[in-house]
Amino acid sequence: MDVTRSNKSAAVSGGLPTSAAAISLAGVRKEYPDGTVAVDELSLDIAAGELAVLIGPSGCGKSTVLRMVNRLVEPTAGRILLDGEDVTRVDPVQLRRRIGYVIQNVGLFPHQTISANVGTVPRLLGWSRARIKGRSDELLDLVGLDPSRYGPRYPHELSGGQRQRVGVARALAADPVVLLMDEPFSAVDPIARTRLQEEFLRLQAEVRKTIVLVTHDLDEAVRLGDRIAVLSQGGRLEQYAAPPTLLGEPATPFVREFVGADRGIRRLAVTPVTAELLDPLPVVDGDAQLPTVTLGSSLYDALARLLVANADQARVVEGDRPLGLLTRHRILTIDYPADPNG
Ligand SMILES: Nc1ncnc2c1ncn2[C@@H]1O[C@H](COP(=O)(O)OP(=O)(O)OP(=O)(O)O)[C@@H](O)[C@H]1O
Repeated sequence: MDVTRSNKSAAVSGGLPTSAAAISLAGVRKEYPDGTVAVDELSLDIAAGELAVLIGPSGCGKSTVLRMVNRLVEPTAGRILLDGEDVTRVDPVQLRRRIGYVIQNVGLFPHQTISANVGTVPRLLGWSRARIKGRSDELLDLVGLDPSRYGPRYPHELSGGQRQRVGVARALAADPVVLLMDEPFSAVDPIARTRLQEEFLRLQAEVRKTIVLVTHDLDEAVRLGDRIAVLSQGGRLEQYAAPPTLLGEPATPFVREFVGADRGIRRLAVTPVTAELLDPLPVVDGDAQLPTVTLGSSLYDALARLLVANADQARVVEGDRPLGLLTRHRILTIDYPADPNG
């Protein structure tokens, strides 16, 4: 767990030209024809370039929310706006070309090469062959797959994690303004999943899309989300907040139970080492044995360092410059904002 909010917000956009749209859901409700209310009175604002996570128990309407954004499902009431434009007024086919959609197990076309899979939407948009090839190579590179090696292969010749990356590359191909991701990493084993999540954060720092990601996995939500929406049965929004707030100040008993007893550990993972937490260095900084921690890394990583080194304090540095000492005691007694639910 080495990714803190401060790393993420410091990410700079660069490389590919990119575009992103704000999403606004206002009073959205979905009642299926059999009377099931999947989503009720849901209002959420997601800023352009922000990654919002939807999380909650099975059947609480997460996938329905995603599918209403790209009009695979029509809302019964309420409005969904992309950069202020009501999605129900946009032709669904046009709309879906502006919205990337990544699902579990990806759904790559088995009889098409990886390059052809990535080029699906650009082909539909009538791009020239050369432009499609260039874009496909660029995106495969971006998701960490060598285009000359993997481009000519077929999906069954790739690992599950590699296929998942192709799914992300394909969703980004026509530079969509929004990326919808429904449990994109859940089909891969935990180690590959952690690596994919890290790569995905790097990718997002580069492309800065507006992303709505559905997951069951709270650690994934905390690690990836700028903000997390916790939904309960019937698609009711319990809380929508940045991870440290969600973990530190659960707004309802439901959220409190959902984030669980180990939220203290999770909070360490989203709290950076800052200068205020440090004790001064001794005048003679002779103890080169102490473990070193970089300013801005997570308290979780700092504690892990201390435990591995069996040390009570670490030297905190910024670049080469030593700044102070961080003690184990300070990490364990960190003063979070008051929790209204005790
Ligand atoms: N086409 C449909 N007709 C009737 N009910 C449906 C339909 N699609 C989904 N539902 C119901 O709507 C509710 C929300 O389903 P949805 O798939 O959005 O939940 P979810 O939170 O994504 O679930 P999971 O985490 O299990 O994927 C569930 O009760 C589901 O059974």
